[in-house]
Amino acid sequence: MALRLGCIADDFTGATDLANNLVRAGLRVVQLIDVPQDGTNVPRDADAVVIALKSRTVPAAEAVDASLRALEWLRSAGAGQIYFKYCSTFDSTPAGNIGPVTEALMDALGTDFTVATPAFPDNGRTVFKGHLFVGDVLLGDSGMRHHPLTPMTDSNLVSVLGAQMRRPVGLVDHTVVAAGPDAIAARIDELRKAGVGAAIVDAVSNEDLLRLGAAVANLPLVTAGSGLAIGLPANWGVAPSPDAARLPVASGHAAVVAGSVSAATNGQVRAFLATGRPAFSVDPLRIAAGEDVAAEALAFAERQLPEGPVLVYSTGSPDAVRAVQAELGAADAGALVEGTLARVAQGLVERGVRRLVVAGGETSGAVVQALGLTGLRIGPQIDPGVPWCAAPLPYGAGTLHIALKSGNFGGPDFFTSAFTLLDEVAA
Ligand SMILES: Nc1ncnc2c1ncn2[C@@H]1O[C@H](COP(=O)(O)OP(=O)(O)OP(=O)(O)O)[C@@H](O)[C@H]1O
Ligand SMILES: O=C(O)[C@@H](O)C(=O)CO
Repeated sequence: MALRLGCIADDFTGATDLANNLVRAGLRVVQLIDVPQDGTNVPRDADAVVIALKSRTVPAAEAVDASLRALEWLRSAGAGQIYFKYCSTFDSTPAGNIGPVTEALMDALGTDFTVATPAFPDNGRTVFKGHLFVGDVLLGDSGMRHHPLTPMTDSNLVSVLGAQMRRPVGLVDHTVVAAGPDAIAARIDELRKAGVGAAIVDAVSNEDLLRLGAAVANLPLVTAGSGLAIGLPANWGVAPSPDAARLPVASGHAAVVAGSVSAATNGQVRAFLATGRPAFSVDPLRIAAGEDVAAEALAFAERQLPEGPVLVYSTGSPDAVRAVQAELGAADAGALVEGTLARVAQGLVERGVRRLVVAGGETSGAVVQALGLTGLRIGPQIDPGVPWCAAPLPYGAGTLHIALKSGNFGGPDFFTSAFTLLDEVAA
């Protein structure tokens, strides 16, 4: 089969989230870290390639440039349709990067229309009348209003995306989506004729996403969270398959590195601490004061690793994070913590960790780059949106099993249940 789908994800956890949904829907997926060097060949049997970028919070011009390079590579690999994946909580600022990247991809593809929906009902993200809900509350009332890099305070996605795009933004609302693919296609035609460039699409259930998937079969570009992925494979006659998620058996020490400060990660850290397992807290102010916090964390972990999973975390409450940001600035605090946690992850792998959970999209980007991983094989799902993956380590250091957990994904006991699942699938 030719390469059906070429995907550009704006962060690393989002990329594995998308790849996970595509794999579960039956596609054979290759996930690449960053735009590959010239000469990298896509395996002949891949149906989809997901390129993971770290472009969500960089300046818009850099995000556009990286996305266009990814697009060029995917098109030269023969991709039929392009999928731009962003966060299910639409993480962005008025300066971007969802709007500018969408428009740059539209221009490069020569298309005048695309859809936008972050809906991911399996994880409680639904869009109704253009408004995004996170669980039972509107986006602007959710924990996302405290996000350290992309605080989201407006739940109306038509206005959020409208502020980021030159082209007008419209809406395909739930009454149209409920009426099925033909009605959605007719509404798209209507919006297109009215000069609308992108439409937010309501979706409150997986059935809505399946209907939308059928309606966008002929669009050169779709933009979405990972949810829409479940609606596309049927366009190529592909059905869900349980076979796609096998990984080699895992071995080696287990660890968790958490740099997410999201509400779910805060709960997962608390649950891990409550088990009495070993955990090391990384204090950004001590890093800023020049203390070698990474070395301390590694010395602590080295002693504890033989006993089971060790957690190294910078996770803190919104108040604690605000205090750090007031002192260091949000971007500098983020970069300092990401750099330290990336060094910690490297050191953990050098000390025999081969099963690693990383929490946080930016954090995952920093860790995966520091470890020199170039591609991930997608394995079994731990919780919606988070699969175990396997990656060859550079210099023949064996296979690393790694799970990249989006900040707000996963159940409260994720930091222990992830390892239990790996044991179960090996048994
Ligand atoms: N204690 C802290 N104080 C200030 N900033 C922090 C602290 N801990 C982590 N950070 C920074 O906050 C940012 C968290 O972003 P990250 O993407 O890793 O997590 P997230 O936003 O919860 O996850 P996702 O993007 O998957 O939803 C990172 O840049 C991280 O370095
Ligand atoms: O869509 C999501 O919520 C996640 O895949 C993600 O991108 C968080 O970083």
